[in-house]
Amino acid sequence: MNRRDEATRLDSHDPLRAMRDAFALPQDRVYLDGNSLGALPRCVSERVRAVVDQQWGRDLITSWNVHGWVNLPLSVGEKIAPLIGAAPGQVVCCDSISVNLFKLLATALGLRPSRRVVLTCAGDFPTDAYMGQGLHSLLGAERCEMRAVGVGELADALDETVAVLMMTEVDFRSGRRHDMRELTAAAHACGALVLWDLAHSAGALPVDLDDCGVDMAVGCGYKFLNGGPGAPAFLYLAQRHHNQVTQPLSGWFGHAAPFAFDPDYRAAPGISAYQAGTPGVIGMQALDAALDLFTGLEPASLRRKSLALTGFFMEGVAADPALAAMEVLTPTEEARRGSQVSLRHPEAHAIAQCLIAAGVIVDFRDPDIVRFGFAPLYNSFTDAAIALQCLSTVLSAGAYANERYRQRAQVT
Ligand SMILES: Cc1ncc(COP(=O)(O)O)c(C=O)c1O
Ligand SMILES: Nc1ccccc1C(=O)C[C@H](N)C(=O)O
Repeated sequence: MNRRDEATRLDSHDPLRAMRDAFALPQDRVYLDGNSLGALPRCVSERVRAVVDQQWGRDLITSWNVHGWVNLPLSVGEKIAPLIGAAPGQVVCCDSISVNLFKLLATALGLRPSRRVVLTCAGDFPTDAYMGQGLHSLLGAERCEMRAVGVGELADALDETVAVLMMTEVDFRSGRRHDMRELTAAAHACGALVLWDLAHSAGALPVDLDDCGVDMAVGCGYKFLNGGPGAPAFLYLAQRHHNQVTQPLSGWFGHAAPFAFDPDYRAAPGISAYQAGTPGVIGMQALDAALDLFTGLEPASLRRKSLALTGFFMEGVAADPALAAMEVLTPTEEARRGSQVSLRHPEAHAIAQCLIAAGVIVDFRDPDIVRFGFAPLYNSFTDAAIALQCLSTVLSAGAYANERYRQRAQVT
């Protein structure tokens, strides 16, 4: 059976097949970039229209109460919680990953006052380390020291100076997945806390924060949760760490009584204290609607589909002699990979541009990686087969060598 036929067969047996119709995907493209920006769910367009026209337009400021706007950070947080294995009361939806990291890193240093090191994994998405560097400038080297080491050196680097280990579960470049349970236990064994970045996990694979004993986590709403460009992020803090230190972005939405307009800050109890200012209601409503698509779905079923898609794609790459020059960076071992496949080639940028021009939307990561993101809710095996075919044509024809594929856009 050829790969396209095999894909058709797999699609017909896919238990999540109907979910694709919930998205407004363009007919003439294959979209494999849901690991950067999730596709548009139809229910989000409807919700945003209703929020703008009816809630904002007609009910105006009464909507904060009447339509529950004021509670959105907590109610949307509770909708995200089951997707990341968090019991109620520990997740709030607000701000961006970057801002939330600042709050949590400061909390971690506050919870471990005799330690100052934030240990990170070299090569992780840079904003995580950048936020730590900002905290270091603010607090000084005696209270905050950033230390980045390679994956293989993490175990040795965990010592009694480490306040918190900050790790991304799925690496944005390679798609490699770390062992959350094992690394969390290793950090705890040396008395450190652990903070996981779930940007490439939430909505694509099951996460068991409570069960793994994780202390803190962050993630974004715009990738596999499909909340739209710049959707609000989320933040998890385990119950046992609540009400112990005041997070530094102590805005009025995290105040115990925001509408008392007290001159002094008094933190709200629990996770609510991790809010800062007024939530972006339209974006929050878009994410809230997008999350409804996960209702009733087993996270394990998403994982099965995601692994089947990435596995199918990787087998196709390995079987095609025209793709021999592309190095597969993503681990073949299922437990070790997330929901993307990354291929390395010296001409990766031009290859990605060529694929995009042909209607297969992928992205490029500097200097030499093409990423193929597979979103289990809407990508099909046929998408994977078309991408393989297109990639094969691009490589065998050398079409990417054309000058017009060399121009770099501002956002890649
Ligand atoms: C692992 C990871 N962390 C953080 C971010 C970005 O965070 P923010 O929401 O602050 O833009 C991304 C992607 O943009 C990411 O892949
Ligand atoms: N937030 C963005 C804004 C613009 C363009 C890309 C992003 C991404 O999210 C990139 C993604 N984090 C990545 O894994 O590369």
